Amino acid sequence: GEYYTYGVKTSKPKELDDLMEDLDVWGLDIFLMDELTEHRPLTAVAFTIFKQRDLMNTFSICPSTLINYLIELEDHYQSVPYHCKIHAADVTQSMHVLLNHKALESVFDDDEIFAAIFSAAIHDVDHPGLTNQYLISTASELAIMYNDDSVLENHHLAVAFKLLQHEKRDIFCNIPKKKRQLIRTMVIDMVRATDMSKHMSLLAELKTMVETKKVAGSGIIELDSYQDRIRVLKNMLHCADLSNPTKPLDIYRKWTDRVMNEFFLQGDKESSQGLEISAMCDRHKACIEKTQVGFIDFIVHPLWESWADLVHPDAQDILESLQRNRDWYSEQVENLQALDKT
Ligand SMILES: COc1ccc(-c2ccn(C[C@@H](O)CN3CCOCC3)n2)cc1OC1CCCC1
Repeated sequence: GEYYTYGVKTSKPKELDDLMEDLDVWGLDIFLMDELTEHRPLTAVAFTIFKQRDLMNTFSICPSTLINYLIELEDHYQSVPYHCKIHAADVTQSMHVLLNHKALESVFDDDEIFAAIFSAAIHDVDHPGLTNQYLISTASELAIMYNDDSVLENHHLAVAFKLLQHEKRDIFCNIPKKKRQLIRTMVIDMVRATDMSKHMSLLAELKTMVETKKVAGSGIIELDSYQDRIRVLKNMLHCADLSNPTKPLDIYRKWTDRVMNEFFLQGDKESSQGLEISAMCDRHKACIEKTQVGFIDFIVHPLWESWADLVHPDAQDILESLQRNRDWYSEQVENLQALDKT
């Protein structure tokens, strides 16, 4: 029929088969996924992960209902440079890989795995390419709606759950009411935790978990309360959301171009509205390489270092990739400084 094995059409079935071999590999080329799926990377990635993890059988989800929901969800990602459907597909695939860490083997149950993959898929839906701070300082409709509190994160959740309210798209329809409520609670907790204003407290919680980590003989982590389990899942999604600098350099650099593009477009808006241009949003003043080194040193590395401690030794290669990329951007800064001296 029209839909191919991965829930989407493709004119290059062989290449897509080959690419899907890397679905559980850190560094899968998600931009190639966007091309091979004719710009349905989120539907293809999420559908295939649901299939691989047998979630449609576990939760009695009919494949066409899942496809209908994923296509509608994907169509509600705006065509902004960074927070678009390719980012959602990237974070979903990254989450799928993190869930496969040896140290987390058989730690999470089906409800938690379903909630984690679903959260990644929906976590930025209908993102306008503007920051919470911008929406708040311009008294936008969204800021009024959510009283300046995690404005975007609350909006992404509301949009995602609203799309379920159609019988052809309700992937939760065969899940018992109590379980549906538990999954909804976990999804809300995880997506709200992607708000950068929560970063420092989330990292502090992760560090405490590392210090008090209980490990079975096998190296598998023991998590015996909802609070501990959701803490790990919230940090996992936050790590996946801030994983660009840990990916292969060519992929990371494409994300840097996109995020700077999105920030500069916001800066252009602020400038045309006579507002003060936000940090890192001024295309005439930003130093892209220097801000990436700062982003890694102050945000990304501290987070991934703690994550790597928690799941030691499973994330060592990810940490090494981050270090190499930090060194590359730092060299670019030195080269640019040398240029200034000529
Ligand atoms: C490749 O570079 C970046 C990649 C990602 C990010 C980045 C920042 C915050 N986030 C996470 C939010 O998007 C959280 N969202 C918000 C809206 O609600 C949902 C959850 N991601 C920043 C990056 O670079 C910085 C920006 C300029 C230099 C440093």
